[in-house]
Amino acid sequence: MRPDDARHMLRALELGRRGMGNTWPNPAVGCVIVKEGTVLGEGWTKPGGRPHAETEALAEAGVQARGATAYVTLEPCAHHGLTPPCTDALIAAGIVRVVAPFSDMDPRVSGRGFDRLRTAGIEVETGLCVDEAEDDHAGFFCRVANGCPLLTLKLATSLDGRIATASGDSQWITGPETRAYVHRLRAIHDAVMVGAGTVRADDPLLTVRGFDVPRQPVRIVVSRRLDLPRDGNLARTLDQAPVWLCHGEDAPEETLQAWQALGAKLICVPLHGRQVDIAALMQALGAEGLTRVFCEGGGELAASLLAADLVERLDLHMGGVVIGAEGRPALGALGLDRLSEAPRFALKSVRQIGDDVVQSWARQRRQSHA
Ligand SMILES: NC(=O)C1=CN([C@@H]2O[C@H](COP(=O)(O)OP(=O)(O)OC[C@H]3O[C@@H](n4cnc5c(N)ncnc54)[C@H](OP(=O)(O)O)[C@@H]3O)[C@@H](O)[C@H]2O)C=CC1
Ligand SMILES: Nc1c(N[C@@H]2O[C@H](COP(=O)(O)O)[C@@H](O)[C@H]2O)[nH]c(=O)[nH]c1=O
Ligand SMILES: [Zn+2]
Repeated sequence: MRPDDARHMLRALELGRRGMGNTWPNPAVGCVIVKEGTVLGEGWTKPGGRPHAETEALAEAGVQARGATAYVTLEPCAHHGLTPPCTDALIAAGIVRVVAPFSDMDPRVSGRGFDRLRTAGIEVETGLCVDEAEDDHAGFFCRVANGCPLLTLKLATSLDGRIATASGDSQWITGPETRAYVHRLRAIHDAVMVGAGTVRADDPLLTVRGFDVPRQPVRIVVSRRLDLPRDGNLARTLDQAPVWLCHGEDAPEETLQAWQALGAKLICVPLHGRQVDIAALMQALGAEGLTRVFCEGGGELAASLLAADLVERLDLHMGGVVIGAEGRPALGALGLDRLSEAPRFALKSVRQIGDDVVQSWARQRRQSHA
């Protein structure tokens, strides 16, 4: 490694994050082209996953790229997808050194990109900023390795762990600053998902508002028989952002046709007991290409996801209000018997936003509590 390598890779990671939430089914990659300490080109994956970061950065660098180093946040692609391989573009541009954190998990690329570069006489260095890059690519890697998107569950709770009053009133538990932050979180996810109970109670919009985004996240609703208002906010705004309805095999044909006519996408999922099978649903979302899903409740859907061990990240936004035992608990039943079976999370960050406390937790997969 060279003295400035970490700085340039951190910049490439920063650029890559610009694509987060809008490059699916592809990863959000960043690239910086540097020669003799001068940055010649910068690029990141564009909405829809193309063009790739490397070709964007090379285009900006132009002929100056000959003899330069390329910092890329993921192994450059070696396959002919809808665009020619980035390895070929790097070779043709005369790049002499490629620095990347690690190889791609995509079997079409894994190791082949680096091999191709080395065969062309390019120096390849890996191992830089591995933790940061793993975090950024976690959604893409989850889809490639497990077939389903990475799921972040966010809940806005009272100080006593309730998400609504007994009558279902929940607007608002957290303050305006935290809710504005939620729109930032929506924007870096491919999709926002809620249960049917939330749609029936809140009539939510689930769009990103307050700033421009290259594309709105998909809005997903889970409902066995699509017993949802067809004159509510979701149906009314189908021209602004897609709506995907995940329903059971027994949803009435007339209801399916009505939603289809409105422009919603229908995803039929097998049943598990009386509900939509949540693991099958996540696999179906992975098959559609989603890499990062942001679930905003409610408590019943949240419990299903946790019980099926599908929650990788948990965001708790706590407002300074108490609701009491008659309020709705943050989660429905998990069916746990012993504490040793309970999903555990490790605290990643805690901070104050406005008058609220925002905690981010990550699923702990190794049991460390004896
Ligand atoms: N403070 C907060 O952060 C939030 C608060 N809320 C509040 O929570 C309440 C709604 O929560 P809740 O009633 O728990 O509803 P949910 O939003 O969790 O939706 C549950 C419904 O989803 C459908 N469903 C289908 N398959 C599944 C499955 N596998 N697992 C779970 N649900 C499935 C069912 O409806 P169907 O019969 O149609 O299949 C079920 O009744 C409202 O009062 C709302 O205001 C909601 C979101 C966030
Ligand atoms: N009550 C509550 C939240 N509720 C979530 O936000 C949804 C409404 O989104 P929208 O219609 O787009 O504004 C609602 O249906 C539920 O999923 N979120 C929060 O950050 N804080 C809160 O106090
Ligand atoms: Zn590429």
